[in-house]
Amino acid sequence: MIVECQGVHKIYRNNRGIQDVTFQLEKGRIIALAGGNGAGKSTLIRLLTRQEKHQQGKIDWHDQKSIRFMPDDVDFPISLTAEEIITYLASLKKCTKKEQIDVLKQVGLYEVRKQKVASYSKGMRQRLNLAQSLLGEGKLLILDEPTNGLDPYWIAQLKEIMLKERSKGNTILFSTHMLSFAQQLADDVIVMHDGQVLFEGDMNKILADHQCDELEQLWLAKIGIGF
Ligand SMILES: Nc1ncnc2c1ncn2[C@@H]1O[C@H](COP(=O)(O)OP(=O)(O)OP(=O)(O)O)[C@@H](O)[C@H]1O
Repeated sequence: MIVECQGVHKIYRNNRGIQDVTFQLEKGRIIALAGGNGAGKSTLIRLLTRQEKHQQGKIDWHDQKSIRFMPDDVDFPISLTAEEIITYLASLKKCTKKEQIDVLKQVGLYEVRKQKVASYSKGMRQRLNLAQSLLGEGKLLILDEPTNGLDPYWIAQLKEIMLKERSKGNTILFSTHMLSFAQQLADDVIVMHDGQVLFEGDMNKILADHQCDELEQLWLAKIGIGF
C-alpha cells in the first residue's frame, strides 16, 4: 500500500468540500478518481499533493512520498519554448537529456519543441503539462483531469502512457468525469459524489457485485438518476 486516507475532511468556508473520505491506494495499480462536477476530486488531489491541509482524519503515507503530478491547468510562460520549459524542469528533477527527449517524444512535441508555447493549441499545452509530469523518479503519478483538451488519438496515447507507467511498477491515480474512460483503464476506482466517497475498490469486483456492465450506469443509479 502507498497511502491510506481515513475519515479525511476538508470543508471550505462556504461549507463545501470533502468529508469522511476513506480509501487506500495500492502499489502498481491504475486508480481512477471518478465523479461528476463538484464531486471533490480536485480537492482530494490538492490534499494528496500537499497543496492544502485536511482538517480532520488521517493521510498516512506507507511507502513512496515522492509524487509526480500533472495539475488540471498550468499557465506555462508563453514566451518560452517547450524545450526550454522541459530543460528547466528537468534540471530541478535532475533528469538526463535523454529523459527530456523521451518525454517530449512520448507526448508528440519533440518535432515542435523549439516553438514558443504561445503558438501551441490547448491540446499541445495539455500534452506539455503531461510531459513535465512524466519527468523524474516519483513512483506515484497523480494526473488531474488528464484527458482535458485531448482528442481521441491523444486520449488513446495517454492510456498507453499510463499502462507503460504501470508496467514499470509505478502507481497512477487519475481524476476524470469520463466514467467509460475510467472503466476501460483503471484497476481500481474511487467514485466521489457531493464531497463523499460513493463507492470504491477493485473495478471488476464492484461491477460484478452490482451485476452491472457499465460504471456510468452504476454511478447514475447510485446518485439517484438511474434507470
Ligand atoms: N477553494 C475553494 N473554496 C470554496 N469551495 C471550494 C474550493 N474548492 C472546491 N470547493 C468546493 O468543494 C466541492 C468540491 O470541488 P472540487 O473542485 O474538488 O470538485 P471536482 O470533483 O474536482 O469538480 P470538477 O469535475 O467540476 O472539477 C465543490 O462544491 C466546490 O465548490
